Amino acid sequence: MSDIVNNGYRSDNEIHIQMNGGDSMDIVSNHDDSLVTTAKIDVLFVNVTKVINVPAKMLDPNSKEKFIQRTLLDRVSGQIHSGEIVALMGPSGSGKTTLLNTLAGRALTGVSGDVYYNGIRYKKSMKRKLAYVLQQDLFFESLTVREQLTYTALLRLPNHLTRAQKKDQVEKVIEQLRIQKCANTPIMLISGGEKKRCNIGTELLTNPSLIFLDEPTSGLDSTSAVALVETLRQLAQQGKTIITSIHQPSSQVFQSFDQLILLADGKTIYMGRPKNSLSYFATLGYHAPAQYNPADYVMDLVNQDMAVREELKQAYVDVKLSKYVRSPSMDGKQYLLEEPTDNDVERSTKNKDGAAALGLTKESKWPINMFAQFLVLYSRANKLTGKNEFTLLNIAQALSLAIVCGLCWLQMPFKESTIPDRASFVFFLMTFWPLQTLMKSLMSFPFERMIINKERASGSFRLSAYFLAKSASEGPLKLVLPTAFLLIAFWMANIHRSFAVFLAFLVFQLLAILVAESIGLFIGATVADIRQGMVLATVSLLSLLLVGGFFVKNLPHWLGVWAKWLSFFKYANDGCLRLGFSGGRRYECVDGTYITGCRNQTTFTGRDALTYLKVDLTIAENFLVLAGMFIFFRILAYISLRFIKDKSGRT
Ligand SMILES: Nc1ncnc2c1ncn2[C@@H]1O[C@H](COP(=O)(O)OP(=O)(O)OP(=O)(O)O)[C@@H](O)[C@H]1O
Repeated sequence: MSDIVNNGYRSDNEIHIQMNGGDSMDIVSNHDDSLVTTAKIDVLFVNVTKVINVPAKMLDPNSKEKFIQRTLLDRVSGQIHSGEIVALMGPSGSGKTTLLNTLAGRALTGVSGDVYYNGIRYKKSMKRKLAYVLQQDLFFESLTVREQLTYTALLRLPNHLTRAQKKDQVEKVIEQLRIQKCANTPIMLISGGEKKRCNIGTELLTNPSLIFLDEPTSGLDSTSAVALVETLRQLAQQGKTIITSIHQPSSQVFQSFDQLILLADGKTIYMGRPKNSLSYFATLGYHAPAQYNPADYVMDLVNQDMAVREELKQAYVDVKLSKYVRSPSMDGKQYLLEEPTDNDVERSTKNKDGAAALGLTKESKWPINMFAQFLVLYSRANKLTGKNEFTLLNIAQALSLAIVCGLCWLQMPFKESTIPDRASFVFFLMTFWPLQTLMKSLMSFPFERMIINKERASGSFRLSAYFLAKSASEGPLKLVLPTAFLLIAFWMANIHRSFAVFLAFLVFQLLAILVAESIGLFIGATVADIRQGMVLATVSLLSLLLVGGFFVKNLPHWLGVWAKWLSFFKYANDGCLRLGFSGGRRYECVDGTYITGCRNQTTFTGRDALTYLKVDLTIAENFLVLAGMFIFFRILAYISLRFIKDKSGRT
């Protein structure tokens, strides 16, 4: 038992007892067994093939066809036992990631063949036993390592664990991956190796049994790579099954794998112990020079000319079927691991213990309920927005611009001559913040979306919980700086003497910002390419400004009669103009340039100014339309996020 207490994982015996013994089972169930036991998973895959339809023009610009079929994996078979680390190697584009995805039950379109975990075909309920460490370390980088792990633990560990237990698990993972030193450092400041550990740590929190890693050592120096593989080895020793693609391992790393699957053009060309690979290729007549890193030699071999590659592909099939034996001593088959036979499949599918070890229960689809998801995501979004919004730079920008603005429109007298300046103040206010917010949300959202997709791929939370939390938390925080801005500029410019009007002004400014943010989110969620998004945003924003009648006072009738109603700038602007000229104040006439009545009277009312400025709707109407637009674009953004697939197009 001390073992469990010390490192959080049970020994093999205890797992066995847990599966078969009555009393021990009770003992285990009193504990939080999902975190302390590692269900052992053997993976068996038979004739895994993946064919996709590629737009013909992608392969041959002159093709008359619409699509051409491309085989990314061709009858790949193998067996991986729990506690093993298996390396997938092969030239770039050989299908490593595709195989990894297929074995992990991801991107299954066009896949045929069978994959079994302990004799059971992949089911969604197995998701929580698996972890997938993506090649890219995708995080909200302003969070610290500990924050990142804590939020993930709160989201992904099941409801029945207390907050303290979840935090405990975070500390265990930090210790296990030896990232204590950088635990409180923002992720953007930690090294590549630490980032990779943090990435792996995020996936280890749920104590998965089967871990897939896509090129975990890429970008790491050899010492960090060795250290990382050492960590993987320790995980494997706990009974976890580890499958990793890898590009150019050092000799030491290469030798440390239990199994090597070498692919070329989606076909297996070697499957066996890494240490036997050179002997195998020697039986085919390819001898590695002495002192050569075997991994480099193997990769050089498959990267050689096409003829050699074709020969190696064919040789694997022939050797496997014993059709290729140069001499008894040169029989390559002895170096290959057996591919699973029908008997193996049958044995594994009939093994009830294997299925029981998977511990699949009828758990709910989500680890925690929607409200709990909302609360965690709300807290995370709050923290992120706080960190991203309240930077010294942003605060300095808001305050200095407010002062410049206040100085430019300084203490405008309530006179006829200030009507255009009052209108331009409102215009500036109602365009600057919304434009800035829209561009920011447009730029940041596609990246955020990648992180959310990654988190959701592991079944962490509902999209609706994320979206509600994001909307609820970001709204108020994003409004703090514009409020500070208005607080300074409004009074310096002498827009109105009433505090109530100031507050109403603020509401319009904030609503305009929220509408703009929603449009930014909508474009960001709809358009895959950020450059297209920028073009779309620029065109739509400038069009909305133009048709809003801010620059062209006499729009062609056929255009002006309807298009101006689309412009959210117009509603924000008109609402604020009405507020600015509200109240019973009388303004001083100057020369009647703007107010015709001023040619024969000395004062005029706010209503006269509004007539001159052609303000259409009432304050309440402008408010309602803006609020409606906010809701409309938020819903559109959600729908886009939900239904428009990320077109990164990976297999
Ligand atoms: N959606 C897709 N459309 C067209 N081709 C695709 C698509 N997805 C993957 N491929 C192709 O499938 C092949 C295998 O891709 P995969 O990512 O599995 O290779 P890999 O061995 O992991 O490569 P790398 O080492 O460069 O990451 C590549 O040639 C890739 O271009």
